[in-house]
Amino acid sequence: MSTTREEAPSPPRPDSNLNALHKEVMMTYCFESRHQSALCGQSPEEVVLTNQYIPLSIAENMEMEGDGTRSPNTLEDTLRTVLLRNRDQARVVMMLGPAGVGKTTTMQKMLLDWAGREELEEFDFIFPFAFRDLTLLEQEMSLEDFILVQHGHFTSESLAVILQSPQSLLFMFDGLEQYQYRLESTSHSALCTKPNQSAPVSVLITSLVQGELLKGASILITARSTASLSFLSDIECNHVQILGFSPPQRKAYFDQVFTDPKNAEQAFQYTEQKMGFYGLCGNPVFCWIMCFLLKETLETGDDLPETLTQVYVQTSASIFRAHNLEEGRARDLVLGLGKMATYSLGNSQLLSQKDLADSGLQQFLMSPLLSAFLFLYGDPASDNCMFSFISPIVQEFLIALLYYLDITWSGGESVEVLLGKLEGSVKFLDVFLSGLSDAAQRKPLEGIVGEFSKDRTEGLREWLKNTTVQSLQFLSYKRPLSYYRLLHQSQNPALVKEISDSQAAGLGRYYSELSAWDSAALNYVVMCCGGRDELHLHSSLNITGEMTLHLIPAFRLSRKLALLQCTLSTASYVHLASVIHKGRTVELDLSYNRAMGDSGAKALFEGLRDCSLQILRLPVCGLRAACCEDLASVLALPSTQLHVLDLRSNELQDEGLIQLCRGLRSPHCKLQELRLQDSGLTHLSMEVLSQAISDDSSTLATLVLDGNEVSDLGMDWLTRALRSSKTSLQHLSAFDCNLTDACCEGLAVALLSEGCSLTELDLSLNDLGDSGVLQLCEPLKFQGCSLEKLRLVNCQLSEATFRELGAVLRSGNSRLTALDVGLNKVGNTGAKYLWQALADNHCQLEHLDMEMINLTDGSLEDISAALKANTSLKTLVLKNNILTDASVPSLVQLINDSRTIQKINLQYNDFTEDVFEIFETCGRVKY
Ligand SMILES: Nc1ncnc2c1ncn2[C@@H]1O[C@H](COP(=O)(O)OP(=O)(O)OP(=O)(O)O)[C@@H](O)[C@H]1O
Repeated sequence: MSTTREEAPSPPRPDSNLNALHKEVMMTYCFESRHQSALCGQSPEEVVLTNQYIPLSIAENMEMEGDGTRSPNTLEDTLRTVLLRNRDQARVVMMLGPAGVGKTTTMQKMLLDWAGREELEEFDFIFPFAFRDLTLLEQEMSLEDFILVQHGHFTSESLAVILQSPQSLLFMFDGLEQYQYRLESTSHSALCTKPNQSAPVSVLITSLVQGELLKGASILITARSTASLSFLSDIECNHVQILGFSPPQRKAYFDQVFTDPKNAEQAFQYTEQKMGFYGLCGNPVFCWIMCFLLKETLETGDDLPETLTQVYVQTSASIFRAHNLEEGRARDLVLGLGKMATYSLGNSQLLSQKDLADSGLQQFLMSPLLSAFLFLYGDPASDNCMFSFISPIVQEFLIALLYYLDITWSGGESVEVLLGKLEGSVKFLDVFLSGLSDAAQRKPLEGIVGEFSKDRTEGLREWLKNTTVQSLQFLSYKRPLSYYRLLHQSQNPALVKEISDSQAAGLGRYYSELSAWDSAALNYVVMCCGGRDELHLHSSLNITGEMTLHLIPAFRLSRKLALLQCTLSTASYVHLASVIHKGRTVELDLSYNRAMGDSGAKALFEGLRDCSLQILRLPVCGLRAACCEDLASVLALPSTQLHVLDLRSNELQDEGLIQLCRGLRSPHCKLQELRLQDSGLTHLSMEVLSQAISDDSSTLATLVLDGNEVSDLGMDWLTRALRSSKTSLQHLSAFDCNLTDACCEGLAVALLSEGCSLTELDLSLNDLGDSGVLQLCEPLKFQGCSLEKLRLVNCQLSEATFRELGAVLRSGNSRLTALDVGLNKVGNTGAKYLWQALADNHCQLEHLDMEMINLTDGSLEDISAALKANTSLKTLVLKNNILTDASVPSLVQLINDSRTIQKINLQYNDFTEDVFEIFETCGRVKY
């Protein structure tokens, strides 16, 4: 027996001359031969051959390499990596990206680099195909014949040898959407396995992709979208999404197109600022159009385009001018192109001679003007010549022109019907329709193709006005923005004014994700109305620097700016600071901008150094101690106007508050209200705080410390401040601050001291108990005690305290007008004391809250006596008790009879639906 394994015979090597010949032929291969036009740029072949190719960017969702490093993210590197990875397996790569983003150009570059022996040397043969050409191959054929039809420089014999080494082959297929047959994920039995086996071309391609035919060959396909990729569902396939030019790449492009670097810079900056928000600047063709247009306008000194419509109007007007077509013929051409564009939307991207004739364009077949708008494939004189629009956006522009030039077209349907019909297949049609409704914008074209229908331009304006007003009326928050884009496009300030006059309220509020385009449009609308007093943007999660930049003029005109629950970039805070700096904004509310953090805050505080801001709300903004020093120095500035500062729910901790107190202690500080709920504070910072509020110069009237570990130790410091005649504190809230009865004696003394001007005190959710609150009741019975509102919700109180509180209210000395004692389970017997007090004419209570104190129907008699006699109570809260239907008729009668009660809350008692009718007879009951 032989010990050596029998080796499989290696496939014969193709003749190296053949390889060289193929490369030579490929040096002249071109995916698309076309004329250069202002609307489509240089051909891919020309770009590559003249070394004008600029690397493109891709989406960064490429998988990680085995060692955890990220794949390179330029398109060319990525393609090389995925094509050469794991050479034992079939590699199918989809290159995806919108029209004009550079797919064909990239293929062309790869092919020429390979043929010039620079790249992809691992492949002996690359076979390029354009799907468009394959559409003509209707008959069945073998793979060998399929290649020979397109690449006639091989013989059958030489090709047979080449196909024996699939791993050294790369097939390129460009433009899937131009293939008229669908590629299906066919069952394996229906696929081809041998290069000489005949099948429809679509089956040959699917067999290659599925690895049934020429297993091991590599395949690269380009497509505009993933819409028709179901044939790839069973196989492993790399998707590479092209984004186009990044900002530095487009800068390089502008530098390349303009000979004068100054003009290049000016044109680049102008394009970024005026057109950046349309989302088109990454597209090489759009960059080309802008370069073409700006070159012309910079030379002639004409007006630069402000809108997308102007870009396409001016570019096409320039094309028409260059060809000097008389008006009637120019109009016929545009009408024909518009009709064919509409037909192509609903049918095929690839159009035939018949489609051209049906649209009345036959007369223009030989005109170079036709190829400014259409790609022509093949000999125009032959029946096989095919056409496609140079881009979907040009197609939509032509449809918009048709709408205004032919009112009989498509049954004379309204703009609403037209847009509804084409929804989903157009992106910019409404934009162009709006832009073209403006006489100034359409003027350059009107001079060439004749007048636009007045009925239609006026109809568009009327439609735009009505739909915008409606969207504002019905508070559909997202839609107004889409109409603002159209208003911006129509550049008609009078129209915006009309809308704002009828819908003033809605114009200042926006609840949705904003885009850069929305920001520019919003700014336009606000500026047309001369600004808004209040501007509210809610829930926009990605406000970039660019977006804030667009909004600066509108922001600067607003006295109140509220950007709630948004996420702003650091650059946005810098821009916001510039808005506030020396501006007229008096209130800025950035609540729930969780990502702000100290860095965002520091950038913002720069703007506070010289401004009119009086109210600053920064709750839940991810702030920490690090930003407090800057804030303190702002508070200490002689120019500061700030009197309300809301820093709730930021982890400032004692360290942060101690820093802040440096500002509070400044004689310049004018703060009247400081909100510090849930800030991670303890008693350790209370001494410094207490000193700050006892200062001569302190203006602080409201201090909210809810949810901090103030504890009795901390409260002792605060009561010292309250005793000081210098403090101006009127409202202290210490809800849930871990207080016990131990702090009550000090508080009681403070409440009686001469300097104390406290009118509101909230000690809810602290374990004060009867022993604590009974001590507090003492000062309340004296006339000198200024307290008017007291909240003692959930303080573990019992009947004894209620009895004492009743005595306080009846004493005739108490100034209490509001008392909250809910969630202390005293039942009817405890509540009785307060009902009795209410019946007493010394009691001045206007608000009483006894939520969840276990009140039952048994207290009805007491309630009745109290409400009949009382003449001061305005609001009564009895929700979450155990009252039943039995009490309802009497309660409702009492409220109906009362002259003072404005609202009684009876929610969440034990009522059935049977009594809802009775409740409804009284508008003052909440149930
Ligand atoms: N990398 C590049 N560098 C310079 N110019 C480019 C580049 N890519 C594309 N262009 C320009 O943009 C034009 C359109 O590119 P291309 O035809 O490759 O786009 P595409 O993605 O194949 O579009 P479609 O889906 O319409 O076929 C080219 O003709 C060329 O002028």
